[in-house]
Amino acid sequence: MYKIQTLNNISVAGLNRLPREQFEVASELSHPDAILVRSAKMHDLPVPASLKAIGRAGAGVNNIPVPAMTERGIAVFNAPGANANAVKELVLAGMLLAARNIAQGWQFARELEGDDAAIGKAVEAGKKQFVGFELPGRTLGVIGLGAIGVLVANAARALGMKVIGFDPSITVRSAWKLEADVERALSIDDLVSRSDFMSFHVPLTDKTRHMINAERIQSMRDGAVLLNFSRDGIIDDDAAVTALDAGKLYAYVCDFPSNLLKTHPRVVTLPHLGASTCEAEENCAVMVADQVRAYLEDGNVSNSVNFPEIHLPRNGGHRMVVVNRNVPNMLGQISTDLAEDGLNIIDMLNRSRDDLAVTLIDIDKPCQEQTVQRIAGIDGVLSVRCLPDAVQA
Ligand SMILES: NC(=O)c1ccc[n+]([C@@H]2O[C@H](COP(=O)([O-])OP(=O)(O)OC[C@H]3O[C@@H](n4cnc5c(N)ncnc54)[C@H](O)[C@@H]3O)[C@@H](O)[C@H]2O)c1
Ligand SMILES: O=C(O)[C@H](O)COP(=O)(O)O
Repeated sequence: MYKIQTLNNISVAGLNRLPREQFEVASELSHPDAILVRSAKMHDLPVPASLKAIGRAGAGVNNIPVPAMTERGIAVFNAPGANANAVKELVLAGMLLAARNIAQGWQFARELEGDDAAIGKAVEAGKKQFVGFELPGRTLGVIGLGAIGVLVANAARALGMKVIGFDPSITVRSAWKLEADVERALSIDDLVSRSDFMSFHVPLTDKTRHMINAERIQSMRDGAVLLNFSRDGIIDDDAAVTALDAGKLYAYVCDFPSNLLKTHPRVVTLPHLGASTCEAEENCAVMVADQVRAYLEDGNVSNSVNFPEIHLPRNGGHRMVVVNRNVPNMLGQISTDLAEDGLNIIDMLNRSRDDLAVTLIDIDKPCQEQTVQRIAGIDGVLSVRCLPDAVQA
């Protein structure tokens, strides 16, 4: 029986991928084999010795101490693309909220008083404060052309906008999906100087934190609009508010409220709603539940942010999963230990990613605890486990 701890609400569609006969799933349990999480911050949580995998039912993994997990041989999975459409739809809504002053107009309407005749009069007198502008012909700059950025760029093209994008590490897959007339910016500075709207779709890292600061805002077009559905910290909010107050920026729409932002008249904040649709929550939960299950049961890895992709079908034999540093002679030492314990390798696959390697080894006899301990004692081995035998169809 595997134990799965949930740190946030995970869609039941995902939890249903973990049959109760094989998986105990609860928000509070001891010695979990895996944790399923959304945005709960894990940096200060103790890491149980039993933990083998973390499944982030979403895209961003900045709430998880990934390098520390890698050091302990713990796989971290996410759900790339599974909530991208949900975010794209909210970005489109955000552009319209800003361009048409919808939040401000709605607030005005809610505060109207008097009988309906008085309200009608106040509406006609007051509406001129909320005159907006239309999207076709305006330029959207998209920073980060991954799962979400590509959808945002293509949707904006379909609305008649000119779109320029910047992503120095764009994948071939994303490039194929991008509309051909999305223009490539040479740099962030090039993009910000030519955009009316800017939407950010990058992970929060040391390199992306405050990628929009006071200096970059000064080089933007007058009346530009910022959209941050990426992460708190990508934009220097103090600089954005100063520029809004000075009339340099027109509006700021973002998914990360704070005391500074939440009541500012030119800011619309939403309570981190980017991925909060039933469809996205289901997609993310199903994807990570399947990935975590495949890793626990077979050692196979899909969509990990720190482990290499590795897939070895179960063709009989007793499987060991070894996570080790990517240094010379690891396989030699592992196979020597197996041979000394009288175990013969039937099949083996080794894959590496950066400084880490995963080795799946199918052996002819059930593995004993003493063998696990010997292999775990090899310098450079981060984790070892023997899997229960696969259920034969
Ligand atoms: N508001 C929400 O609810 C919500 C929902 C989903 C994702 N997100 C955030 O959006 C981010 C992006 O999600 P995604 O699914 O598109 O991820 P993704 O990994 O598919 O795409 C991220 C892209 O950013 C690019 N990138 C990285 N650093 C860059 C830089 N300095 N300049 C330009 N491009 C850079 C990468 O090359 C990649 O193509 C996530 O990391 C997460 O923080 C927020
Ligand atoms: O990175 C993500 O996928 C989003 O920020 C969604 O976060 P959530 O799962 O907490 O809604």
